[in-house]
Amino acid sequence: MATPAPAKVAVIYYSSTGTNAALAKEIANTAEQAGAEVRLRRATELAPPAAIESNAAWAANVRATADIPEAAPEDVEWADAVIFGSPTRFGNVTSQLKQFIDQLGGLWAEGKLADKVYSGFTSSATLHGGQESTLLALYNTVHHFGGILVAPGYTAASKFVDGNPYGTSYPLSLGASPGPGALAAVAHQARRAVMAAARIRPLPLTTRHIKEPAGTSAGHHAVAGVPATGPEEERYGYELPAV
Ligand SMILES: Cc1cc2nc3c(=O)[nH]c(=O)nc-3n(C[C@H](O)[C@H](O)[C@H](O)COP(=O)(O)O)c2cc1C
Repeated sequence: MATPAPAKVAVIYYSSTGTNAALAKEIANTAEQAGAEVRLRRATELAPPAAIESNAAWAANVRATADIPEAAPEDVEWADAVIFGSPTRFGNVTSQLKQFIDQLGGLWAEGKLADKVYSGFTSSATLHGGQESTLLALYNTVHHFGGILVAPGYTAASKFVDGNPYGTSYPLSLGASPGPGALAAVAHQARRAVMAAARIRPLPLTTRHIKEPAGTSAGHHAVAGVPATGPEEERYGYELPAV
């Protein structure tokens, strides 16, 4: 039997002061050790260089991670599993990561974001500072993608240490850098995403263009102002095998 191709994992994160960068690197290293092909990518900075330079920690992180390529939509298209990371800001995903995600509309319209594994991680200043709301806000988007959400749950001992079944989260109140507990939790999340991607990939879930009867999406077209394409409307959808 031919050896299956390795699962492709994209780790796409934003980090101002290095916490999420450290978590992202641990995920990337662990996924690689688990046999995956990995792309570690950072979301583009939106602030002007002067603002970054005026914050020593931010400037140091930008310099330390300058060799990590910026994320591009193609990285998501390429991946079987996408693991997103973002600091918690006001209980939500950072605008920097969201700016990247909002560039994925074209791939979404083609059905190319569906059927991939997605998972997320975050950090915050305080223990109850909104990590779970950040991850749940991130996961709203995964539902729109038609993605397969693989949260860690309490599937390893490390999850009873970081205590967050929604994804790995690290509160800076525990110390400036993620310690062994957070690194173990994030490594478990990486292995779980690789395992899920490897299992899901062979399933015949690939989206294809199919013809649907006229009027099937009339409501959608009316709302979106998109003209119907003819008597049959060509949209992405599934040709599921008989079970
Ligand atoms: C604008 C802003 C909003 C923030 N909002 C929160 C928050 O709601 N809860 C919290 O605990 N920390 C909050 N923080 C702290 C960040 O979560 C913390 O600095 C971040 O996790 C560090 O991640 P990084 O080192 O990867 O940039 C906020 C920070 C900024 C700059």
